[in-house]
Amino acid sequence: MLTLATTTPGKPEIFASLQGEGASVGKPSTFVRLSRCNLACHWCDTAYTWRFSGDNRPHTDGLDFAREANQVKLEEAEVAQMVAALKPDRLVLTGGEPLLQGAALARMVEALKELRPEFHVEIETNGSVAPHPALDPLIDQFNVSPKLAHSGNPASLALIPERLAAYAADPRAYFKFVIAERSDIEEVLGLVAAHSILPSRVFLMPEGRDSATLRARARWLGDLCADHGFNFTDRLHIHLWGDTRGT
Ligand SMILES: C[S@@+](CC[C@H](N)C(=O)[O-])C[C@H]1O[C@@H](n2cnc3c(N)ncnc32)[C@H](O)[C@@H]1O
Ligand SMILES: Nc1nc2[nH]cc(C(=O)O)c2c(=O)[nH]1
Ligand code: SF4
Ligand SMILES: [Mg+2]
Repeated sequence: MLTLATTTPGKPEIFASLQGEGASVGKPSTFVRLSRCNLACHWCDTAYTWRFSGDNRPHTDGLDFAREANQVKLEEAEVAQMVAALKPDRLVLTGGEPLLQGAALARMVEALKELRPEFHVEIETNGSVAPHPALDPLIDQFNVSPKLAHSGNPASLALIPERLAAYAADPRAYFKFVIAERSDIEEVLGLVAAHSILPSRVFLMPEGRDSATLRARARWLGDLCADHGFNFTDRLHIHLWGDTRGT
């Protein structure tokens, strides 16, 4: 069974959209959003996947989501059929932290490839969880977003050296750092140097859940990317559809 996030109670968050971030931006993709996360970024734009009533992890917006209304359990084969029925031939696994359910995801992707062997499979991960051995070979692209200090997570939980080094050595992996202040670049430069991450595999992305915030940060973040030889990524879906579940 997979535990998925929901767009509305009982409706799994499985949707066709455009990849809004990173190396595949603009490509038609089907998203499967899983529930639960091992971290607690205070600016997380999908807190409904992990911040349930009674969850005592730190947050500032006072929102508490009912677990029942925001999660639904489905068989892997059923999820695979729902993905195969949509138009795109690219899958983006996300969440929450999807690698928390690696074994079940492997079963789902295997079922999907039986139905549509042509699928390209990406996974959005916070970089702190090891891919399950059954899932790893089924992933074509890792979009790894390690959480910097401004996320509010302790580095001991968010930045696991052997995981970052493994992704740095994996040609399928891209890094995508969320940037809130100009000074965050120092932390990125430290991680890039410490783990021999290639600048060409690094994307910097503005923190923001609305166009105005993203545009304001993009103005100076673009300069930082050019200065340091990093890629810039915007958040296309936010500009197109706002901060809306299922887009
Ligand atoms: C919701 S997370 C799910 C996957 C995984 N937990 C992770 O963090 O990579 C998907 C992507 O959205 C980014 N994200 C979440 N909230 C954001 C915000 N307020 N501003 C910019 N990026 C955000 C994360 O950094 C990550 O790259
Ligand atoms: N359109 C769209 N693109 C995305 N890329 C990464 C996303 C995520 O939440 O992991 C995401 C998302 O939520 N929507
Ligand atoms: S790791 Fe990803 S899903 Fe988890 S709190 Fe941070 S942004 Fe949200
Ligand atoms: Mg998102």
